[in-house]
Amino acid sequence: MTAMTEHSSTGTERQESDDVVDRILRGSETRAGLSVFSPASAIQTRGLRGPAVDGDATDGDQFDLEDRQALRRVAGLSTELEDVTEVEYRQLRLENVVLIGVYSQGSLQDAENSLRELAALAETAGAVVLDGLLQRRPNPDPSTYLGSGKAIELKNTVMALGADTVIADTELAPSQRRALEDVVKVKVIDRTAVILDIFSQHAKSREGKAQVELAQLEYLLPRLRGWGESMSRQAGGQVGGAGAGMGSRGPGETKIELDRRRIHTRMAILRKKIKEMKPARDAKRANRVRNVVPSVAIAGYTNAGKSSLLNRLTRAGVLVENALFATLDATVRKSVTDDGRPFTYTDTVGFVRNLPHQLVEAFRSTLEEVEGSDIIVHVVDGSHPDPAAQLATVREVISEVDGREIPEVVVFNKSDLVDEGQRLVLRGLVPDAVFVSARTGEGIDELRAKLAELLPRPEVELDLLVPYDRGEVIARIHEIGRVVDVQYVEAGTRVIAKVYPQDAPTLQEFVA
Ligand SMILES: Nc1nc2c(ncn2[C@@H]2O[C@H](COP(=O)(O)OP(=O)(O)OP(=O)(O)O)[C@@H](O)[C@H]2O)c(=O)[nH]1
Ligand SMILES: [Mg+2]
Repeated sequence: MTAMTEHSSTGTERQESDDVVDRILRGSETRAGLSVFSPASAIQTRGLRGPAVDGDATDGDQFDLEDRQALRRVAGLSTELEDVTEVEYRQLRLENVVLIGVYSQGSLQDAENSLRELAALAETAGAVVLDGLLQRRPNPDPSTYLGSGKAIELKNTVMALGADTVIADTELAPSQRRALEDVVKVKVIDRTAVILDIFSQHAKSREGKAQVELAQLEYLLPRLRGWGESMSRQAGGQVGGAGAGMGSRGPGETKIELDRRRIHTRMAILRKKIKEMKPARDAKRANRVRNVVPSVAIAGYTNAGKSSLLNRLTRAGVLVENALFATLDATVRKSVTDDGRPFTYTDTVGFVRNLPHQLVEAFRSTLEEVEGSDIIVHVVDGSHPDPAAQLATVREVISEVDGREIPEVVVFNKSDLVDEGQRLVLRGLVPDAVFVSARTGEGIDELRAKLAELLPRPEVELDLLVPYDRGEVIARIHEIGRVVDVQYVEAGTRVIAKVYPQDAPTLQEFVA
């Protein structure tokens, strides 16, 4: 690349970075709550059905996952990118997208599943998926991700389909994204950008929003540095070594420096905020811990049906959407076993494979709920093409947040969609799993019974006399233990209750 083009592309990028930086730094208020999200059916993604053709592919072969003739085409849409500055990684306004991925020998099935998941993600972000293309290559091309010949083929596909965005099933290096964009002439983004976008649309709590904004800035930062570095390198080449200051101190560098500093400042503020929020969350949790109300965490892959199951179990109105990441903040519901023991259910954020590393922290903070729970209900979509991978991904993360010691109940959900053959396969995977359908209610009672079995039992029996003007004590007994008998006597309410040993001393003054 000549110095000229390097200069001009850097100039363009600088303007782009300007927009993005400004927008993000303007704060999350404008973004939050104004979600333009429309739940799209993640299952009915066009262009990704049908078997892929696995030929005796030599290196560099590219497959259409579906005959292109079957795709609906949008006529009259310009595919030419007017102005590259329109390209940004957030507020994607995705419309018609083509997905691309690279796989190496033997991992076609995996690449396909991953591309299917990317399609669901893209739909969650509001896009229509037109096609998915995979190229077989030992490694992605360092400069354009797909090989250069395939990149040109991609450009033709994009034009023929009237697509306006290409999404790569990976995290692209900033230079790769730029180079591929130069070839295909439409916006190119990566999987990380899509996930960040969805997270920013869905984060609801203050902490969730702060975590996501932090993640966005973290994603942005190396991309700024990339531009800055290419300029320094260039100047370094001309001037040599340490004297690179002159000539690299153009307005561009200054602007990037400025952006970088502003981002760092903002990130520091966000980190501080998040730190300050932690005590509040801990206090909330400590409250439950102190009361020893046992908790059941519902964890699992995104779209497995965790929220639906929680609704079934508690009839609580938790948001259920056929989209990935419908739940971004943990939701806690009270419940009670058939024999009267109170406990809580906690809904959690869905897992996704290859979670962008910037989001791991945001994600973990929601999983602290899992860490503090007594039982993990691990929900797996029984109708998913690769349940074993889902199981493995989730277990890996659970062990990372120190949830290894917590009893796990594996639940294969969506059993209404699972035939006998698949059931056998699933049984083989986890012999003692419970099959349920949040939709039809199948297996729900069995699951409830299993949880009741595993939940700790309050074993200290207390005979209490609570004066009538201490109604709050009665309420508390109901909350923390199991009431065996109630009698209304002259001096107050006579309660025989079973509580956890830790709670017994707090009721000492009422012992009859
Ligand atoms: N057929 C069928 N569909 C189900 C069942 N349970 C959930 N679904 C559907 O699966 C989709 C995802 O359900 P959610 O409950 O939002 O899934 P989730 O695991 O909470 O997803 P996230 O919060 O995004 O991680 C929705 O379209 C549900 O209607 C079931 O038992 N059978
Ligand atoms: Mg959910």
